[in-house]
Amino acid sequence: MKFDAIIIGTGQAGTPLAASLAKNGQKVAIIEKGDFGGTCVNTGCTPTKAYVASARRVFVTKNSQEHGVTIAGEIKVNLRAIKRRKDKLVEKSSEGIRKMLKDNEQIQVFKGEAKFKDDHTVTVNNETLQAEKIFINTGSRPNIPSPFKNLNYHTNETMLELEEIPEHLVIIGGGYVGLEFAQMFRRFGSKVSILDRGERLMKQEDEDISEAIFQILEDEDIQVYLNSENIAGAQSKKTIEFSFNVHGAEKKIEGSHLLLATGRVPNTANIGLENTGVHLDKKGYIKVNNELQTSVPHIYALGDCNGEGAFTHTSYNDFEIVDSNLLQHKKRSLSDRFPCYAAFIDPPLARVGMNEAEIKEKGIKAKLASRPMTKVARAQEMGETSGMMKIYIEADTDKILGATFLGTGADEVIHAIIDAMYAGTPYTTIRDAVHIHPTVSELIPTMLESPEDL
Ligand SMILES: Cc1cc2nc3c(=O)[nH]c(=O)nc-3n(C[C@H](O)[C@H](O)[C@H](O)COP(=O)(O)OP(=O)(O)OC[C@H]3O[C@@H](n4cnc5c(N)ncnc54)[C@H](O)[C@@H]3O)c2cc1C
Ligand SMILES: NC(=O)c1ccc[n+]([C@@H]2O[C@H](COP(=O)([O-])OP(=O)(O)OC[C@H]3O[C@@H](n4cnc5c(N)ncnc54)[C@H](O)[C@@H]3O)[C@@H](O)[C@H]2O)c1
Repeated sequence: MKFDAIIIGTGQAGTPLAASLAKNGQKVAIIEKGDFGGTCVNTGCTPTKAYVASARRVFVTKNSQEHGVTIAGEIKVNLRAIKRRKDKLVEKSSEGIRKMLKDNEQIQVFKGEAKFKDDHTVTVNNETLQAEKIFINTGSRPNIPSPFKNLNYHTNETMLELEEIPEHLVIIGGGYVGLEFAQMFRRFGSKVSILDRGERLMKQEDEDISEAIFQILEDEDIQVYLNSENIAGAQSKKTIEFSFNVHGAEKKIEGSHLLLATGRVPNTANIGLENTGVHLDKKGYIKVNNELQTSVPHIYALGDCNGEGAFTHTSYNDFEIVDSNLLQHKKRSLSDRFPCYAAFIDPPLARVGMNEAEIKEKGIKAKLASRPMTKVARAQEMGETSGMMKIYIEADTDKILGATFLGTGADEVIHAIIDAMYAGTPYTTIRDAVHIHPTVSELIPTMLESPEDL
């Protein structure tokens, strides 16, 4: 069967690309082996943020006395009901994508596992498909380190299927997945322990940010074991006994459930790339240029599988780059993108551009404008003063190099900085802007009044 384009995967790039190619009159084949919508919709952003919202309700309900609100009686958490709410949201999104693809006459949907036969040919089930252009959007999956392979472990996927709250959830990995699940399940009522081999949580952040996150978790009685080495688990019927070393001291803890949150690996190993000229890097990510072309120019790789981003917005931006270059004759490039993300702990962490270590490594002369959340009126009024805001400025140009916000509203407030960076405007533009009182954002102009040498 011949098509103008074959898309493998209905993730955050493949789906909008199929719609756009079809709108431009192309005949498209899209192949999906799992649930429509991929990770974000089914086992990533949508379900976890639904759980984060439920967990926040529990937290607020249990911690409102200082605000003058007392709730009488027992506060019950019903994980089945929380899951039901999440399942509805997931189903609506996934079904919406399935229907949109199926209803489009230009698009033919194949349900099955795609494999490359050569640079122009892909097989799925017993069909052979050919196209001028092929787009890989196969995503990534949880990394399962070998010491844990024989234990009854959970990943983000199976954690979201639980119907009973774990008694003691042990999480290996203190990154995005580990921290979001740790806080939500602690709030649901589990005892939670995090074991990470690193020296600090979220180690891609500034040290003071990692320390503040540690404190936020400790304040909610989440036990964090950093520098955990030689972690081993002994499985019994109902529990797992973990032994590990921290700075030479032997530790033992017993957990009822284990969540592996130890990073992700790209889905590139079993898709027949050995039959093509597509090159992978050492970690198995597909190598791409600034327009997302692989080493075979008519084969593109978008989303988590190219290692250029690991977020829904980066995958969607990959779609935008390919779409604008192929269909709209606008030149967009991967190199135009500023890295940005949030971790949806409470309060959230949000980041754009460079941090202190990256600035120092590049030898850039910089200034830092910062403010603890304890000095933000709105945070005081809300009674949520954990965290800080930091903005880095290039001393010679006044351009904003990056920012990290940890605090109430950070996931929204950061967009003032993201937009200023895309506008390429000096920091003085936001310094001289009038922001609304009382908001967290109003402190951005204030803190930019007095940046200090880094
Ligand atoms: C727990 C968790 C929470 C997250 N939360 C956030 C968040 O809050 N914000 C954020 O920005 N990002 C978040 N992410 C990351 C985000 O989910 C991913 O970066 C995003 O889904 C990008 O996915 P993608 O487009 O690369 O592919 P995916 O969405 O993973 O889709 C790939 C699709 O390809 C299919 N596929 C794979 N191989 C084949 C094959 N051979 N044949 C046919 N089909 C195939 C798969 O079944 C899948 O449907 C989270 C991730 C996790 C795990
Ligand atoms: N809010 C968001 O945007 C969001 C939320 C969840 C996931 N994600 C995406 O999913 C990806 C994966 O997240 P993640 O948290 O799994 O990975 P991560 O890379 O953020 O963190 C993994 C952690 O596990 C630790 N680790 C790895 N192997 C270990 C071992 N054998 N023993 C002990 N510790 C070990 C590492 O030191 C690290 O701290 C992220 O890169 C992110 O792109 C995003």
